[in-house]
Amino acid sequence: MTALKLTNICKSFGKVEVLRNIDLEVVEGEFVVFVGPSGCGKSTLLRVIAGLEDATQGTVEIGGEIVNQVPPAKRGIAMVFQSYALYPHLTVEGNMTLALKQEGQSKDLIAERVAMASRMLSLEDYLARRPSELSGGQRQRVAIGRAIVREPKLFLFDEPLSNLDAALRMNTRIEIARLHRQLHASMVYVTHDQTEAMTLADKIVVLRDGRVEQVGSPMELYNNPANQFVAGFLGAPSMNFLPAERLGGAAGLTIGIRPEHILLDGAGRASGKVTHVEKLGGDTNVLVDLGDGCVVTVRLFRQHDVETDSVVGIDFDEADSFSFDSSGARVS
Ligand SMILES: Nc1ncnc2c1ncn2[C@@H]1O[C@H](COP(=O)(O)OP(=O)(O)OP(=O)(O)O)[C@@H](O)[C@H]1O
Repeated sequence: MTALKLTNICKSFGKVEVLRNIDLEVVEGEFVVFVGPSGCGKSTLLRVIAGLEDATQGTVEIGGEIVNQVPPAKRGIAMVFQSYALYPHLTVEGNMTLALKQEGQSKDLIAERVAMASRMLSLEDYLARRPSELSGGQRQRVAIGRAIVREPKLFLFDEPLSNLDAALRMNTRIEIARLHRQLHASMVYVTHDQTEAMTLADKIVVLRDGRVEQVGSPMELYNNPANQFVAGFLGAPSMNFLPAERLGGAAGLTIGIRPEHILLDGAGRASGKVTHVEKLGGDTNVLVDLGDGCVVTVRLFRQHDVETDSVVGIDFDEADSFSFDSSGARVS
């Protein structure tokens, strides 16, 4: 069944068009991630789904019902924000139960849901604390718990991990993935972090300037990007782009090759000078200047003792490369 259907969603603020003709379907139980550069309209689209912004055009359907005229509280959604948005004067339990109390739910149901959510999120020992007595990660878990107890038709997450440090971000990311498996819930998640998109999503929606560039599973988008923008957006370090002429190809085309697909010390299609070496422990990133402003990043999945300023050859398998025309469209 369809959990969410967007048809021809457009949104303008005054004369500025922020969302243009967006069509999208989220099936029940699916984890869909919106990614794209800052200002591309991810949060606005999420807010339109939540009912916090009205679409200028188009329809929003949740669980088979058109909800354009339905206020946010009645849409069957629960939203988790980057800023947690907890009530500071309420305890963890108070924050988690408030919406259920306002809905007039029974004491037994409320106790059962809080027990379930706090167990899932390891919050049992913190129920009597106030948000100011919690760490950032714990506060975000409370915000997620507050969403879970409502058993919404659709969870909406707006960059929920951005305020956490790197280690906590990874732990909480894994926790969100586990919750999704346990709850079989439909989730829409906004991030500009491509690692979150790749690891959490069943389906990624890549947005640019208010339009959908491509929709697909993480590996579909990674292995088969529709255009240069998507190819460059997913993958870390990002794909290298070189004028095809530089490698003996046709003028006007751009060759795309991922850092992990370039071989160093190959007899080489090209050679260049190593300008920087990043030793990451197990892996090594090497920047090679091929001249004429072409610098490629090479990702080696091992330790490597290549030296800055040394001259190296680079090579790659043609089957691992992409080519794009001058408009950025994929040619091969
Ligand atoms: N209330 C508003 N009034 C006018 N313009 C707005 C309003 N809200 C958002 N915008 C504009 O709409 C565009 C999209 O904003 P939005 O916050 O949706 O982008 P985003 O992709 O979520 O960006 P980020 O990753 O930086 O949060 C931006 O150019 C922004 O300036």
